[in-house]
Amino acid sequence: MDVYKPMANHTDESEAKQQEILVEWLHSILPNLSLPVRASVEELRACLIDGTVLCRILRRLRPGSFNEGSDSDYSPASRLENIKRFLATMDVLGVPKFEILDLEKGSMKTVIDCLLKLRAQFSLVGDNFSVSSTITKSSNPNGDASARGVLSPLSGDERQKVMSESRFQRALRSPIMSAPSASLAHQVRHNIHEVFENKNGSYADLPPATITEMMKSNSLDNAPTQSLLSVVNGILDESVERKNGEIPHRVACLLRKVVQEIERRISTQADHLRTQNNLFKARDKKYQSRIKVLEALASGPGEETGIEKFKMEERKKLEEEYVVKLMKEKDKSNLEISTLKQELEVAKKTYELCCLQVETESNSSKSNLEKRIKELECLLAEPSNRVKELENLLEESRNRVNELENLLAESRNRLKELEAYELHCSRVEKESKSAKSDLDKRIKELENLLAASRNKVKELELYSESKYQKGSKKQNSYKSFMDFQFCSLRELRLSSGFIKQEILKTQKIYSDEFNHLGEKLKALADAAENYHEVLAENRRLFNEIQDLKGNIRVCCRIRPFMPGQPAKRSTIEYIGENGELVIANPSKPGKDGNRLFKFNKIFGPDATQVDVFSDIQPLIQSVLDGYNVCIFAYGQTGSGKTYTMTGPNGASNEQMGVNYRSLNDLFNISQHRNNSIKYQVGVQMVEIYNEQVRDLLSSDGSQKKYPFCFRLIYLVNI
Ligand SMILES: Nc1ncnc2c1ncn2[C@@H]1O[C@H](COP(=O)(O)OP(=O)(O)OP(=O)(O)O)[C@@H](O)[C@H]1O
Repeated sequence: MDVYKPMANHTDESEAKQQEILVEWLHSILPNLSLPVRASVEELRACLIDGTVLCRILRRLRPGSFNEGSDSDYSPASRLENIKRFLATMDVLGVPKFEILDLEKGSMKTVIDCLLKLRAQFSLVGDNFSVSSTITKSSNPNGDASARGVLSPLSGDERQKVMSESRFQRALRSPIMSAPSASLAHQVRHNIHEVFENKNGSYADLPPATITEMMKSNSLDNAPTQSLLSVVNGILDESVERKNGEIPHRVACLLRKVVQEIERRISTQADHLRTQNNLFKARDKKYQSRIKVLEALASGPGEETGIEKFKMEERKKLEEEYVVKLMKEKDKSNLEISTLKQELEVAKKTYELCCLQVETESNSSKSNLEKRIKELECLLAEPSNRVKELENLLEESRNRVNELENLLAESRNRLKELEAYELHCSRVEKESKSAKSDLDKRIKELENLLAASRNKVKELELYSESKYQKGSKKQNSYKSFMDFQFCSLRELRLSSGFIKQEILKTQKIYSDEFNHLGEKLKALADAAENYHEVLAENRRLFNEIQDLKGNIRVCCRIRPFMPGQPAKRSTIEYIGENGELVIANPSKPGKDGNRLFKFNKIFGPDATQVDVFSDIQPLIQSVLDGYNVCIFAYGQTGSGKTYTMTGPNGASNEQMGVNYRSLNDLFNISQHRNNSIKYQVGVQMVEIYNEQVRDLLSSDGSQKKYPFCFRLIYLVNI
């Protein structure tokens, strides 16, 4: 859907109004134009861009022009051609034109202005257009025939007017635009237009039928005088342009008829002017008689007022002015008549001159033609021998031509060979030059190498001399060294003989000593055989000693007072060396108050962990000899059982208890005996509670009874 928009970037309403006027005008002159009534700028651009609408405008304004091409031809070349043609016409008309780029993508203002100017030069009257009074003069002075002096009988304003009109009509190529009546004008325009629009061809090329028809018809009667003059000018222009000046007979007849028509018109116009002049004279007489009457009335005895007098005077003045005006018009018309007569005379003279020229030229051309015809007849009358000779000559010349062609081909081949040879020579020269330059370079390189090798030879000679000197020196030193070596070799031979003797001696000594050692080893082997027996005897004796000490031993360890406990409250009265311990009971007086206890060993409050374990340690060796040993502590709470067996929390090596020390001894002795006996160490943890021994490591929780050990040591803690 098209929406009407004012011109882009133009808020001025007058520009939009101009656009509207232009579109309206385009619709009025081109009824089938496919452009919205309120078209936008882009729509207007799209309508005009192909140039066909512009050509249609010109065709409408000046029918018959732009016959070439068609509206359906939208190729870019024809578009450009159409626009260029339109712009050229604008140039001729003196209408300010626009740039092609403005129409394609620029501002449409210049395009609209141009078309509105064109519109201003034309006003639409029915089916025809008339030139407005504001027509500008053509900017193409070359297109004016009168400017070249062919038709220049007029002078002054009249001539200027005629010239401008003639230019404009030439530009439009439609000199009958100002034809008065509709149908007649159409007919006249059609006939004359065909003649006048034939600029692309020539007047001389008009078909005779058309010219005779025009001469017979009354088309010339209805054509404007100016158009007829333009025809004459065009024909004369063309004859001048053609230079040879040949005017066909039919065109000359047409020209004559045109001139006759002009003469007729001029005579009728002169008659008309005469009648007008008579009319003016009659009117003048009439007015003068009236004036006389009025004057008589004015000089009469009647009582008239001053106002009437004034009116009469005014009327008189007006009538006088009118008379002066009429007189001027009369003079003007007389002038016109005289100028027209002059024009006619000039036209007659030019026509006579043309006719004379045509006659002379036709006579000369006729004589030329006759001469040529005679020559041709003479030529035709020559015998056929000459033809044969000519044929023979032709054959010979052909043969010669063939020979020459062959020679030419051979020479070309030779030339090619020579060119190839030249090329080869140039190549060889180039190669020889390059080879020569290479050889020069190589010679220079070899010379350099030779100089370098000579230097090297000198250096080598010097080096060999120094080497020779060094070698002689070394030879001398080697000789002295060899002498020294021979001397030392002799000494070595002597010493080796001595050493051999010494070796023989020592061999004898060694053999003697080996024999002695063998005897000793035999004695040691015998002793080793008895070692195990001795060892077993030692173990037996050791265990017997332990047995003698007692299989069950009860030791007592007395805990020292804890920090903060008063030492006066101790019940220990006496500690004997043989395990005797006297405890005092303060609640019982007398002898009953002291009680004696006997143990295998008593460890006092000052006894250390080492002291306690020193008495137990031999039993550990018995374990490794195959005896069962049991060590446990017994005593009341807080008496020091855990301290004795394990040691205090975070105990140092000094504070470690019996368990740790026993295990240390077990592993140490087993490792010591590792060469002879392999030991396996196992651990059990049991609890004796309510006279029942329970396995604390048992997973099934069952209570097992274990055999009691042979040896039992009670560590009684008190
Ligand atoms: N010979 C000692 N020298 C120094 N302190 C000791 C000695 N004997 C025991 N003690 C200290 O006496 C306290 C009680 O000792 P321990 O716990 O060994 O007694 P216990 O007999 O094991 O007691 P319970 O039957 O209640 O387990 C501990 O603080 C311990 O360090």
